[in-house]
Amino acid sequence: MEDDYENLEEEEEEEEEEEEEEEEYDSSDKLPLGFPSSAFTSPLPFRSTRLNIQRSNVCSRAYFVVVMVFFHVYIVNVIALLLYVHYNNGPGSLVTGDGGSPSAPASSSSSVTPPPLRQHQDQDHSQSLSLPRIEGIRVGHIQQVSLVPGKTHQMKTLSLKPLLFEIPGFLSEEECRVVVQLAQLKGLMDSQAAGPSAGQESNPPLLSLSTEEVFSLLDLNQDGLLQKQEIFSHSRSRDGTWLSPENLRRLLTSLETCPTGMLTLWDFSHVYDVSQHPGQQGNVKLHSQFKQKSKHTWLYQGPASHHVLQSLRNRVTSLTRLPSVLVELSEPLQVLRYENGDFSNAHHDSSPEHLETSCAHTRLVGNTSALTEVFCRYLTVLFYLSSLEEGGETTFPVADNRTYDERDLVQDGVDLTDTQETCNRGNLRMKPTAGTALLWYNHLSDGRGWMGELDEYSLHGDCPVHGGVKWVANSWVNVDPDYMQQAHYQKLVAQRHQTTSGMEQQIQPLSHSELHQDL
Ligand SMILES: O=C(O)CCC(=O)C(=O)O
Ligand SMILES: [Fe+2]
Repeated sequence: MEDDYENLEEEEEEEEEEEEEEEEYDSSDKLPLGFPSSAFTSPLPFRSTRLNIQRSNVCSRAYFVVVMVFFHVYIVNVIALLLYVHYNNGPGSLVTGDGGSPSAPASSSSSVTPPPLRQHQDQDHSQSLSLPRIEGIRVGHIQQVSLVPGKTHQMKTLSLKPLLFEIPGFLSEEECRVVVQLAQLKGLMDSQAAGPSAGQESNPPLLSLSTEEVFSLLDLNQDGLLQKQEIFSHSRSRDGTWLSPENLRRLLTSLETCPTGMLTLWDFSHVYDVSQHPGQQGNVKLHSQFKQKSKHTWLYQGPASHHVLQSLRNRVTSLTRLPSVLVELSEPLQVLRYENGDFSNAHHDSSPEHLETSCAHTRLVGNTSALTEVFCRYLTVLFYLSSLEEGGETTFPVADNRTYDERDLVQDGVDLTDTQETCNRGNLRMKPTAGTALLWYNHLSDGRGWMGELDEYSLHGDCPVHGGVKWVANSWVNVDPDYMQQAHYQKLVAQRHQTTSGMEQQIQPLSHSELHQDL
């Protein structure tokens, strides 16, 4: 054993001597064979140079392998990220599903293509018809989109809540002029819900309703109880004849304190202020019943319509990357004209989904027992057809707010939905510039590729026009939040198309424009 210890000690001494020799060798600045020269070029003092040698000795091969593995993983990650960005935010020419080709001539994409529904009807909708969504990335992000052959447009993210984009030069000056002239030729009518503008006498009430009658009207399913969604379904109705903000606040506060989460007629009659009923103004100022003052008309965009209108619809398909059939079966183009002092209070273009409501565009296959028919508009593309120096901005009062609460819209006498009073307080305002388009999503995604809940942040309005005439057009894409309902509707349209295709060419397929009651 002692011998062993002695041997060990001797060996250690020898090793130390060798190391000292190495150190001397190193200090002579000559490179031993087999070591990379970089390990010896360190300007560090003697001691640290020696440490480099030891590390290189121990790690060189393993270190190299590890570095190479990390390097490859990094490269693969970068490539995957680039592919992801390309396919999700790529140019508008990347159309998924059965989307129409942007470069296709208007006439070729004008016929309604039956959607691939039959074979997928009983499957999860994520596997068949799905709704692509443009990524916003971040506010200020600019992406190139290809909408017409030989030209690219820039699309800028204006907000993430709602997902809102601006596309300058979407229409040429000439196209703006054509759309305005077509609207004039068709004739414009007063927009619904045209309320009294500031200083004007309000219309006398058509009916005076008792509290019981109001309760019964709000109680959509007639179960004798008011649920939260029943109250919300009327709170921002565009006709402005349901609940004032004050009554809405009272009802919601009462609901919160109510253990069942529902209001009985007794609860209701204690909080509902009949003096705040529209038309029963009393001494209380009505803040935000929906008011709008403008004129509008509808322009059909299908086969045999003006080529500018067809081209605009094709561009909307390319921009949104939605299946072309969805765009083709949507509402016609709505053109609006605002004169001096005209405006529109903040509103949502679409509606929340409820059991008691059904979408107007799928009414043919809809729930016949639904009491209320609502517009289901997945997204809005708004075209500015004229420029204004002052006033007439489109305002998004709560865009990119941290939180959204309906009750926060009306505070201390300030009603953010009242564009006549509070336009300059909106979070985001867009000045009308002829040719620019705005695109925003009125609904969130359901996470499975279909339309989800109403995006409350999509609240928007039109500030009063001061001088000049404002012309805009709305291109809405209608989608039923009930996937099967939308699928049935499209199947029905496709069947009609098949039965009529053997007949005279002049007979057009059934489309939403033929169903639209405003036409
Ligand atoms: O005119 C605007 O700027 C907005 C119009 C609008 O929101 C609408 O017509 O629904
Ligand atoms: Fe709107």
